[in-house]
Amino acid sequence: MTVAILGAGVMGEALLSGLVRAGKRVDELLVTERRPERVRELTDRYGVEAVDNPAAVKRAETVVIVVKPQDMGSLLDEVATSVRPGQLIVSLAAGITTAFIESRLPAGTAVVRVMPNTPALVDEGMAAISPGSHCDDAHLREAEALLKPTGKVIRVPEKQLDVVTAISGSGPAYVFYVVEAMIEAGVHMGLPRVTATELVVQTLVGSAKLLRETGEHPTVLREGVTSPGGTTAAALRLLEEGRVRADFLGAIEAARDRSRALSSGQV
Ligand SMILES: NC(=O)C1=CN([C@@H]2O[C@H](COP(=O)(O)OP(=O)(O)OC[C@H]3O[C@@H](n4cnc5c(N)ncnc54)[C@H](OP(=O)(O)O)[C@@H]3O)[C@@H](O)[C@H]2O)C=CC1
Ligand SMILES: O=C(O)[C@@H]1CCC=N1
Repeated sequence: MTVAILGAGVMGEALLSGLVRAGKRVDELLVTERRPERVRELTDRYGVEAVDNPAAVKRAETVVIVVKPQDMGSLLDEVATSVRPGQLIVSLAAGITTAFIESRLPAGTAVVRVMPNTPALVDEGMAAISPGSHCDDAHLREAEALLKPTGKVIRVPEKQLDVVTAISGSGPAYVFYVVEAMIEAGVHMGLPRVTATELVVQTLVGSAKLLRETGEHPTVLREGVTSPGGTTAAALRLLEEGRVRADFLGAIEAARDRSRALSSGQV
């Protein structure tokens, strides 16, 4: 069953590489890209065939669209006449609703909207999927099978997807931001950068495993680190005074609002 990935940038390549790692035959994959140098990179790296958008849609059973939300309208217009009954269209674009995609494609086209994230590159992705109005359970299972090799997949109502985008879609960037800040703090206080980086990355991996493997509430785990009158309490006090928790809420609301704005065509 041929899968076409339209727009293989950061997220499209994460999916492509995951499918290849999971043993998907390269002759059952197609990619499309705008720039010839990007096409060469992908064909050299994966041995995958690159074609134009209408050709990819004609030859594939499943079409995965991974262009930026701002490029979605023109791409759908370009491929609409190539879409045929029975095909599944999967969109990974932030903000773009299944209703918008359906309105640009032949009546009755099955569309699944996905919000993935970049840890898919190491098979630890988090993806949430929602059905369009012409999807049945088989379509959702097909989308799940496509994404499962690169991490976890959950089903959510589409009205939750803007918040999902703000939490897990953009989430890795918030985590990397905190990691950067902790490394810089270590360097500021005299640690070699390589030492600070090793300390922070292993602390992050260890804390994530602790959360996942114990299933404990994060508050309980944080209390376990916070000795009475100790170092952690001193640091957390400053974070609370700096309203960092409230800032996270505001930042994630801003991401949700941006996802909503993208759905109404704001560039
Ligand atoms: N990056 C992330 O962490 C996540 C991204 N997403 C979603 O994935 C989508 C892609 O994001 P991302 O990978 O970061 O962006 P990129 O810009 O890296 O990838 C998009 C790619 O599509 C290409 N492209 C644009 N228009 C066309 C076209 N008409 N035909 C073929 N290729 C085209 C772009 O080419 P060019 O460079 O020339 O513009 C680019 O290489 C977005 O909709 C985003 O919302 C979702 C979750 C997480
Ligand atoms: O920043 C963005 O718009 C995309 C969607 C989620 C993560 N990256």
